[in-house]
Amino acid sequence: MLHLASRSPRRAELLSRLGLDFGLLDLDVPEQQAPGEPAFDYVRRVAREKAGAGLLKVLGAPGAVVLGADTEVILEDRVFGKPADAGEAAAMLRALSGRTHEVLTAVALVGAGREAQAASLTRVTLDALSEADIARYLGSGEWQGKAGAYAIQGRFEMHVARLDGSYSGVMGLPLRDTAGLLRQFGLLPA
Ligand SMILES: Cc1cn([C@H]2C[C@H](O)[C@@H](COP(=O)(O)OP(=O)(O)OP(=O)(O)O)O2)c(=O)[nH]c1=O
Repeated sequence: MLHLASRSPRRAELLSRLGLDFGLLDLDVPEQQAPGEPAFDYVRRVAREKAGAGLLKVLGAPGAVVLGADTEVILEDRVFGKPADAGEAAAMLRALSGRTHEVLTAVALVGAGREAQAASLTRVTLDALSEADIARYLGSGEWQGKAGAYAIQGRFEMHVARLDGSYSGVMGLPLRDTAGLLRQFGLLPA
């Protein structure tokens, strides 16, 4: 049985598009980048920790497989996770305005004695955002709980000039990479 270790409704919605049955595990894994830890290592580690924590919850169940994922927005050497408040969200949006950043999503699939990982990198270029654009977007509340303080699947897409990579990866679960992992575990036909 497949389980999704995530509180994100987007991840559940995306995973359901692959046509599999799965259960949901509610977990709270701390997300804290270690000093000097490269962004790529950090995102992969957190995805693995989410899946691993989920597996601990279902270890009794034979054949249990758990999927965890983590998404961060990377601007040069800065990593933007979920903003704590509107002030932090505004600062992230100002930094991202008119520039190209990367959205990195790592996915981990773990079962008893088995583990596989994938990572998806998408380059996103934003139009220049005015202070009025930012204020209006903050007022929508859509930034809450989103890495980099925006959700491409909502009204923010009007500011996206270019996307090179995986749209579902930006939303939190890259479907092509996820399907590849599920095939490795025999959960999707090869
Ligand atoms: C950039 C971007 C991020 N996001 C979301 C995806 C993730 O849910 C979130 C990043 O936070 P994550 O820590 O990756 O995930 P989460 O805390 O929401 O869920 P969980 O750990 O329980 O699985 O940002 C969007 O929905 N749209 C976007 O355009």
